[in-house]
Amino acid sequence: MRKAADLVWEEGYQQPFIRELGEGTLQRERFAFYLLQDFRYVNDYARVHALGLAKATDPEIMAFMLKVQNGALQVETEVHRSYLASYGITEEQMNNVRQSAFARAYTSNILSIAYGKDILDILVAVLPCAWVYADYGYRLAAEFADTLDDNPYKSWVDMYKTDEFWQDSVWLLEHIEKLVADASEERKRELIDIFVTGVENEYMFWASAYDMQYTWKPEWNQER
Ligand SMILES: Cc1ncc(CN)c(N)n1
Repeated sequence: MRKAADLVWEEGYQQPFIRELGEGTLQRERFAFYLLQDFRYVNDYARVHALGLAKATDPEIMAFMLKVQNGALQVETEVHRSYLASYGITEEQMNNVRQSAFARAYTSNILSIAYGKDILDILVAVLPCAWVYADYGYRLAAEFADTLDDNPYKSWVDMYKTDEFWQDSVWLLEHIEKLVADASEERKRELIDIFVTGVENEYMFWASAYDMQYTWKPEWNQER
């Protein structure tokens, strides 16, 4: 699965948003755009886990879904709140943000999987969210270790480089591997497609935030 996504995974780490975040040179407006979209995303990400919990029969999977849901709502969004408050953005603005086309594409995709598909599809759909962030978080922390203390985005990197985020990916991988052991080749291909689409969506989420892009063409970008 990881191999199938390798090209976009590596390009994702090299894209301007991530490079400048690591260097600490990313324009605040771009980061705020990203955080506002991501605040909304993380709420829906918690909803996906709630739906996963409702569909799971294995108590271990249920407990994991509950844990991630709580972490998203209570820990992850605290970093968003703290940055956005320091930029003078109110809670009301955070709750009423206009969703970008790219954020909507990603969110709609994982929500439709959560509503319509099996628990295995849901686990695969959330894997890029956990794994890409943990991987980039670790790599950024290592690559920019010498300058991170002076980087305004240090708290963001610190959150995703944690062992806990990494362990969530390990947990997902182990459980997915067990569940796919007897799957047909066709089913495996379906799951790989869900995974690679997720990694592509992660890429576009950052790329569109870097361009502060709400919609496909700038001339369509009217107030709504
Ligand atoms: C778009 C996106 N993907 C993943 C994560 C990490 N939970 C996030 N905060 N935002």
